[in-house]
Amino acid sequence: MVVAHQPSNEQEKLRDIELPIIDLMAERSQVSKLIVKASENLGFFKVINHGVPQHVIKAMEDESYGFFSKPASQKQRAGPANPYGYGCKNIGFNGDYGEVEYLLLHTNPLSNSTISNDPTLFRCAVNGYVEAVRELACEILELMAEGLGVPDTSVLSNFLRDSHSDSLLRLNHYPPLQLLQLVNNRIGFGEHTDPQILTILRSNDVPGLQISPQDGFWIPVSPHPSTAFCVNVGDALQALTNGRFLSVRHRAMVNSCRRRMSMAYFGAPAPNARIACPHKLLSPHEPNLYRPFTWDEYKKATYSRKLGDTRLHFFRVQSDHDDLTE
Ligand SMILES: C=C1C[C@]23C[C@@]1(O)CC[C@H]2[C@@]12CC[C@H](O)[C@@](C)(C(=O)O1)[C@H]2[C@@H]3C(=O)O
Ligand SMILES: O=C(O)CCC(=O)C(=O)O
Ligand SMILES: [Fe+2]
Repeated sequence: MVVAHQPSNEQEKLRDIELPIIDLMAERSQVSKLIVKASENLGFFKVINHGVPQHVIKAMEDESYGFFSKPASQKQRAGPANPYGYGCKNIGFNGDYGEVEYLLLHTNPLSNSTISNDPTLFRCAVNGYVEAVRELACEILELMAEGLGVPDTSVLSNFLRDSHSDSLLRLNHYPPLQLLQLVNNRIGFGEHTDPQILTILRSNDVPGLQISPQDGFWIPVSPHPSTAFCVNVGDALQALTNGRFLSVRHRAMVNSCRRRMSMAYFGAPAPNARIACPHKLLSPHEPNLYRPFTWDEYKKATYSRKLGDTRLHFFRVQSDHDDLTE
C-alpha cells in the first residue's frame, strides 16, 4: 500500500518548500503578481527567461574560476577586502568567519583590485555581466512597483540606475572540505540578510544555499534549473515597501566534495539616496514602520555590526506596542 507522505511537524513542512520559478516571458500582469506574492511570502524566488545572455554568464564564470584557481599568494595580491578586494575566511571587520574565499567588487566604477592574466578580459567580463544583471534587477523592480500599484513604476529601479549607485558584485568560492572538517564546520557564509535593495544570485550546480523564513528553520535552495537566477529582497527593499516584502535570512553551507561558486550582484542606492516608503503604500492603518534614512546611514550601521545581526530593527519607528513588548 502506498501511503501519501504527511509532514509530521512544521520543520518537515518547511523542508518541502520549493522557491517559485517565475517565467519573465509570461504575461506581464501575471508575472508582476507572482513576483509580489513571492516577495511577500519568502522574499526569495527564481527567474527564468530573464534575458541575460548565456555567453555573458559564461564569460563571468570563466573569469571567476580562473581567479580562484590561482595560487593563494597571487590571490592575496588582490586583498585584503577592505572593503573591496580578495578575502579568505574573514568576512567583514567584526570577527565573522566562514569556509569561503571571495572577491568583492564595487561596480561603479569597477574597483581595480583584481588580478588576472588578462585584466582587459576580466574587466570586459565583469562590465558585461554587471550591465546585464543590473538591467534584470531593474526590470524586476519595475514589475514589483507595477504589482504594488505604485504610480511611478520606476521609483525602485531608479535607485540602481543612478550613476552613483553603490551596487556590488561578489564572487564566492567554497572549496571542497575533507570529511573531518565538514563535521566541525559546514558554514561557508554565515546567516545574514542582504542590506541592499535586491540581490541577483547565480551559482554553479553545487547546492549550499539555505533560507530561513522562520527562526530555527532552514530550507535548502536547489541550484536548479541551471538557467535560473535566484532573486532576493534586501533590507532596503523591506523598508521601501514598509515591511510588505521580506528580507529573509540565508546562509551558504559547504556540503559537498565539489567546489561551489556563486556570483551575487547587490543592487544598491547611491550613498545620499533617501530610503522612504512611497505614500501609496501607507495608510492610517499601515503607518510607517521605519523612519526615513539614507543608504549611507544604513550602510554604516550595517558594516559596524556582525554578519548575523538584525540591522533594520534599529530603524523602526517606536510604537506603543514596542514599548510594551521590548
Ligand atoms: C560582517 C559583515 C560583512 C558584510 C558587512 C557586515 O558588517 C554585515 C553585512 C555583510 C554583508 C552581507 C551581504 C553582502 O555579502 C555584503 C557585501 C554586504 O553588503 O553586507 C556583506 C558585507 C561584507 O562582506 O563586507
Ligand atoms: O553563496 C551563496 O549562495 C550565498 C552568498 C550570499 O548570501 C552573499 O554573498 O551575500
Ligand atoms: Fe547574502
